[in-house]
Amino acid sequence: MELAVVGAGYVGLVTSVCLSEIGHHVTCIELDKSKVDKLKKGISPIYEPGLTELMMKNVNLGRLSFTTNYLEGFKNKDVIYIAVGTPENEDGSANLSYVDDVAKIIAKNVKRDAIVVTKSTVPVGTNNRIQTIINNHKPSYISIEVVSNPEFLREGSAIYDSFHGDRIVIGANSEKAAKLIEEINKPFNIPIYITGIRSAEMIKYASNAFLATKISFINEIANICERVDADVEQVAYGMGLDHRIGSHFLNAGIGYGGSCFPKDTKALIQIAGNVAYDFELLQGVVNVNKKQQRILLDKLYDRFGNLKGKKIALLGLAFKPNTDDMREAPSISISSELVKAGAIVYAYDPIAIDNAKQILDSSIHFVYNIEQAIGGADAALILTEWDEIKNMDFNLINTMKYPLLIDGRNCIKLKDIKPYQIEYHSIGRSSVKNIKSNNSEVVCQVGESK
Ligand SMILES: NC(=O)C1=CN([C@@H]2O[C@H](COP(=O)(O)OP(=O)(O)OC[C@H]3O[C@@H](n4cnc5c(N)ncnc54)[C@H](O)[C@@H]3O)[C@@H](O)[C@H]2O)C=CC1
Ligand SMILES: O=C(O)[C@H]1O[C@H](OP(=O)(O)OP(=O)(O)OC[C@H]2O[C@@H](n3ccc(=O)[nH]c3=O)[C@H](O)[C@@H]2O)[C@H](O)[C@@H](O)[C@@H]1O
Repeated sequence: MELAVVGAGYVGLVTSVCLSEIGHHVTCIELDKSKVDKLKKGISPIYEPGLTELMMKNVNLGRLSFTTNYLEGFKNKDVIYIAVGTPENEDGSANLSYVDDVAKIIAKNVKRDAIVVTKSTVPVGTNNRIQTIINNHKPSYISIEVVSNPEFLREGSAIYDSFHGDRIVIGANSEKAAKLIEEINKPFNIPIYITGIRSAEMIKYASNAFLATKISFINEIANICERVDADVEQVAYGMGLDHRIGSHFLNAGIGYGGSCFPKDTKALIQIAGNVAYDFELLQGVVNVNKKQQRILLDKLYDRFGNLKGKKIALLGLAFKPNTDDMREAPSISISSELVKAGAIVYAYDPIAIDNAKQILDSSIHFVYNIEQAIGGADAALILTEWDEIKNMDFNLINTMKYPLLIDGRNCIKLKDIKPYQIEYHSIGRSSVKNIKSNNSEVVCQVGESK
């Protein structure tokens, strides 16, 4: 089928590439000329494993192209996807200005009947609003129907998720429109669930809110585990054996970040508030997450009292591994607090370093390997569990001024760290203190560990 996708961000670009991979002809339209220039040269503006290769394959097969021109992009298209951002307003609600703009642009530039599919995450009622905007601006002889098709991919595994997702949700007002979108998606071979438009919009927010709830829940359990000498990994594993609970999204750490959980949880609280419903549980999830992002700082203050002049190494800056995305990454609040406290901050990330430089404090020393980050440091904090970081050579710890490693992602196994001269803390697990004192005695304390 002939498809257009508006927006070449994490969702728009991945959607364009994957829809072309299953045989459709896709034109991806992006406002930002510098992104389109890169894409035309075969360079992806985002880091996403496997994306560039699949993109180039489909460009070379003549199934995928990029433009900044709407008239060209919409020409002869049966379906137009909206994949622009819906960032957070100051009050936590979703900013719909980009979506509204695209609705008007579609109405003014289409030359034939089409289906408009909303991939962007939008509050309940927004697809109706898009339909109204389009109806008010399109020529009367053209017919356009809006369909909701929320996206569930994760950054860092977006291509894999697009081909192995658990479900595709299609919310439509007419059976004809629903069937057309179902037809487009059939080659993905993923279960398709057709619903009403409002339910589809709600499924997206409820899913993200539920996953965020699991994370805040296990983080609180981890905090209690630390106090009662239990091990959160063992607890999460034991909980996850119950299929009603499930083992996913029970990794304790420094809280969720990213472009979606933080904004979508707050937007759902607003959606509830708009109908005079106080979503107390979700507000708790948001509050716990905010507190959890501070937990490594609390551990540092407990250890040093004062951080002035201490050299602190940050290992990993992106909000999760395998992405260059820094949006709402815990590293933002943690580094800012460290700088305020007078610490000398060294930061390393294998991929997100350039994006990090744009947004983190300019006094931070950005370095290009783990060695440079931790050499001479008073403490090192693991903020993102990149493979390179969790598999680091622990002998490097010897180059630190004091061998204090605080793992905010529980990504190092306690048994692997035990043989080293180190003081190691993590989240909801026992600490390892294995430091040679001056008279060469080894102090080794390991609690209930695996
Ligand atoms: N990032 C993710 O992993 C996921 C995001 N979503 C949702 O998908 C939507 C998009 O998110 P991202 O891709 O992360 O955003 P993004 O910010 O990475 O990309 C949005 C792109 O749209 C472009 N754009 C804005 N207005 C435009 C216009 N009028 N014409 C053409 N292009 C325009 C921007 O320049 C930008 O490149 C959001 O609603 C988000 O909540 C849903 C699932 C996963
Ligand atoms: O709407 C969205 O944008 C997307 O949001 C999340 O995807 P994403 O934010 O890319 O990444 P996740 O793997 O979900 O991780 C989000 C955050 O939670 C944290 N997390 C995740 C899992 C866990 O057990 N513990 C935990 O702290 C991660 O470190 C990360 O900071 C959802 O998983 C996707 O289904 C959804 O499409």
